[in-house]
Amino acid sequence: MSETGARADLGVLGMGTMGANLALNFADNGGFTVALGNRTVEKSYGVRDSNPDLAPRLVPTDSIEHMIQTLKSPRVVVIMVNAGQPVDDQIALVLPHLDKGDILIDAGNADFNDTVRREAAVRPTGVHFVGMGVSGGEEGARHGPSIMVGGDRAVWERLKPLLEPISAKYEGVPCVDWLGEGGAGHFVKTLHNGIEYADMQMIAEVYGILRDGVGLKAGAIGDIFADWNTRGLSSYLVEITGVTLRETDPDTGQPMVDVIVDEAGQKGTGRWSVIEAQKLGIGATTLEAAVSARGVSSRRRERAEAARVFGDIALPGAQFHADRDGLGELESALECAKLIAYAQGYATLAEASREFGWNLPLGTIARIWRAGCIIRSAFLDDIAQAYEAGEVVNLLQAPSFRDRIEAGQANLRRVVAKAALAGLPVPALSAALSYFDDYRRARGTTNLTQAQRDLFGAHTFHRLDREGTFHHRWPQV
Ligand SMILES: NC(=O)C1=CN([C@@H]2O[C@H](COP(=O)(O)OP(=O)(O)OC[C@H]3O[C@@H](n4cnc5c(N)ncnc54)[C@H](OP(=O)(O)O)[C@@H]3O)[C@@H](O)[C@H]2O)C=CC1
Ligand SMILES: O=C(CO)[C@H](O)[C@H](O)COP(=O)(O)O
Repeated sequence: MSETGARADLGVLGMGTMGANLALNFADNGGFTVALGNRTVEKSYGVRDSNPDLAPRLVPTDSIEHMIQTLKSPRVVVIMVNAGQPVDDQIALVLPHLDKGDILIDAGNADFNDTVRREAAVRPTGVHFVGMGVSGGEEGARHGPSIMVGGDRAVWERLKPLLEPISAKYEGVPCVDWLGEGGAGHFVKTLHNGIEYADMQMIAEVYGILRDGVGLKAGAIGDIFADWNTRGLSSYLVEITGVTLRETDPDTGQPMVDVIVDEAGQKGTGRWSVIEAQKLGIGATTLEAAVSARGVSSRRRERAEAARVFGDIALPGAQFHADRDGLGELESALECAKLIAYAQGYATLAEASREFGWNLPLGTIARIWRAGCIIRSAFLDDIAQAYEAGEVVNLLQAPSFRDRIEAGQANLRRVVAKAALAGLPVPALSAALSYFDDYRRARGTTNLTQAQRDLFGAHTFHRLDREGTFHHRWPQV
């Protein structure tokens, strides 16, 4: 119970970065009384004690039983702990104390297959299990995240009054919505992160070109990104690129990025995106390139050895020139590649929607990503409009996108070619270009693949000139 003796409106289980800030957001922007729970119990008291203004609406609890007793019925419990086993453990601890009609939400990142399994396991109890994606990092969780809700639609109607006040707002419209049954919310959040990976990787590749190809210092590159953030590339990720590159390490006086080890962490969402895209037969090649690049980055010692073995073997004299025009070329190339990455992410969402019968509202997804989340950008408004204007086969073919791709593709081509000649790695930018070239080719080359498969495995093929399935008696090899 709160200091005033009132029962709590909901409980948040997990007082890490996201859970603590989400709880404060519920208390602050929602005006809700929130029960706080955590494996390490002291953290719940710490959250209350370090927020005296909100303390009357924050109720630290010492155990699951204590949290349950504190909550109004029907109860709402939000789990916000690390993905995987910790979520299963929390569900196992809380579920026996909940009653029919209570709502149990997993608000962390989750593999949607786990969400589907958990929902099926919880359903017989009459408790409603909801998989819900939350994006926006620490700041977003505290002041307004983008929220992607799955589970039963009727449960969403009950959750709306809790979630709308705490969500980000874009021109006054809450960035939260119900996206589909079952694991739809977590699937969409996963793809949000997959796109985030691709976007970040492309930015890092352009940073690499400017650092290693052009020879600019971090601060100067930060200024370039800050400038780009005023135009078509305007987005949170480009903005923070400028901020991080201009930051100085107080200990050494060097640019902060220059003292950070070049090994990227990853918690799973990028990998899950790529696995699901592959299962659905969608070529999310820029997302794949981004996940792989993080993997390669983590093999730092091996890379150092390879650098010693191979040295600088770029073509002699090949340099990446980027004068004023060259910078414009890079800006345009990054914008074009980013459009392709988003198109791949959306193609994965569209296919999942068909496969799982979700009827995902693709325009709404773009709308709730316009504020609060990590990939928020002006450009998402264009995606929302493209979906609202009519049926979209693939974003690359939507009229507004087609024009932008046509305008940028030559620059992307030049940047990828120059980077390749200069020995600068651009896995995501080149993946974007190759995908585009593959996608726009009416007559591809897998006719040869089919012939080979038929030769060695009698896998059969279709013919251009007649209907049916055929096997050819190829010469013995
Ligand atoms: N950080 C971010 O920017 C974002 C994170 N997320 C997702 O939100 C979730 C939480 O992330 P975040 O707050 O950053 O993580 P933190 O590492 O800051 O906090 C982890 C929380 O999980 C609890 N926990 C970990 N393992 C267990 C366990 N085995 N049993 C019980 N509790 C456990 C911790 O408890 P204790 O204090 O006792 O260790 C702590 O409360 C994750 O799914 C993450 O992917 C989603 C969007 C953005
Ligand atoms: O969900 C998020 C942002 O949207 C989290 O910040 C997540 O941790 C990012 O993924 P990773 O840690 O794998 O880079």
